[in-house]
Amino acid sequence: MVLEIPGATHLHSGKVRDLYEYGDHLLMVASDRISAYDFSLEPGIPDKGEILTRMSLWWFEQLADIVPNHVISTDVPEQVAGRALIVERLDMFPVECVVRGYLTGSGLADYAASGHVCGVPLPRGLVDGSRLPEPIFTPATKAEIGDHDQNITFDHVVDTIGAEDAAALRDLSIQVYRRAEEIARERGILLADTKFEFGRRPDGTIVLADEVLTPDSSRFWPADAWEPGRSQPSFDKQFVRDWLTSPESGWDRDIESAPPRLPDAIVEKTRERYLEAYERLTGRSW
Ligand SMILES: CCOC(=O)Cn1cc(-c2ncnc(N)c2C#N)cn1
Repeated sequence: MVLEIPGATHLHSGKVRDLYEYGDHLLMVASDRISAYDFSLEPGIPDKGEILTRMSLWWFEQLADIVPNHVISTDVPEQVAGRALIVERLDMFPVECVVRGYLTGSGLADYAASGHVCGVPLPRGLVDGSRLPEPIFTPATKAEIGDHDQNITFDHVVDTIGAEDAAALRDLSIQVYRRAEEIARERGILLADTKFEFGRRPDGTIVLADEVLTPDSSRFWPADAWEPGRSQPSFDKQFVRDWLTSPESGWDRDIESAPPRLPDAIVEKTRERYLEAYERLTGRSW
């Protein structure tokens, strides 16, 4: 929802976040909206925007020794207190830097069709949820509103931004993923895959931007429920998915109609999952 925020000019809205110009900087606002099956659902999940903003901030702190980030301040307008960040305006690379440690989703589909993901060959016999021998860089181009990102090869990234920057983004993405996956795994959460966005400062420094390592930019799986060979339960969205695909919701996913409003009980259980992910990862109580 585009808010009237003093000093801020709306730039761009995603499914669950909004970006504003804010003086020389940008204001990145996380809403309470939740998205599933490519729909923005109603109602929002209370505190989701704040929980994921705090989670992103915590990850930026954990990663500051290996990559600079775009966060300037949390001193944001009171209408968006706690769920927005003032960030440095960067020259963004037009590449969604996806890293996968496990095979699922569009990666699994590409693998099933070709034995490769984004041109990267994988061993035979992998199934949904298989852990990959090594994390792989599987870039994508930003899709138009409402469309899926398009998986591309590393060579396509080279053609787009040059070999040096393409290698730098790949290496940095994998390094950051490895660090985050280890931290999450120690806390019982499998970071199956994640999407980074990077920008460049005028001095050429590559900076980690956007949100990082939240359940909106990543697949979070509860480690104790991991079982390759079937789809894994989502740490945060499984209650929503199960209800939407149950007879109780009356929703038929195939006719592409908007899903019904979520019942209060599903909203509350989902809020508790976001809180649990935040507290387990950061060790901080809400
Ligand atoms: C509405 C949600 O979509 C986005 O925020 C994607 N996006 C990010 C930028 C960006 N542009 C310059 N500098 C930055 N630091 C950033 C960041 N983050 C533009 N679009």
